[in-house]
Amino acid sequence: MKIALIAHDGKKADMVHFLSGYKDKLQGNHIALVATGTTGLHIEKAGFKVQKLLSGPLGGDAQIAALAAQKELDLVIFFRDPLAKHPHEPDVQMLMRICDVHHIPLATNLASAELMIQQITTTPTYEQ
Ligand SMILES: O=C(CO)COP(=O)(O)O
Repeated sequence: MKIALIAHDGKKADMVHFLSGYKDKLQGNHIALVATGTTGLHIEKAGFKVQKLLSGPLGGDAQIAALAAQKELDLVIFFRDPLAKHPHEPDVQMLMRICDVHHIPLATNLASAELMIQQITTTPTYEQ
């Protein structure tokens, strides 16, 4: 199972805090984490093993979308900052669209991420 993690700058602390609550479950061998570049750095510093792609504005969102299109992702957690402008907004929209096209679960805020991660980490197939 592979989970993609992305957070806009105003939400990176929220992402690290969120993941810290699931550290035990997320560090199992059957769950791989992949993230956009700067989000990945923050996650790594918090002690997680994570594959880092390009930074979002440099194509990281597009790389995550490509993984989703290839059905290589089981969940995308994307903490968007709805109060900030982003030069790569078309990439953000494209990523969300691709998730919808391919029926990839997409959590764009803390409340939905909590629900989805609890579900996915307690699904018997994925339990350690
Ligand atoms: O910009 C992002 C999402 O749109 C996230 O990119 P970074 O993780 O590199 O900051």
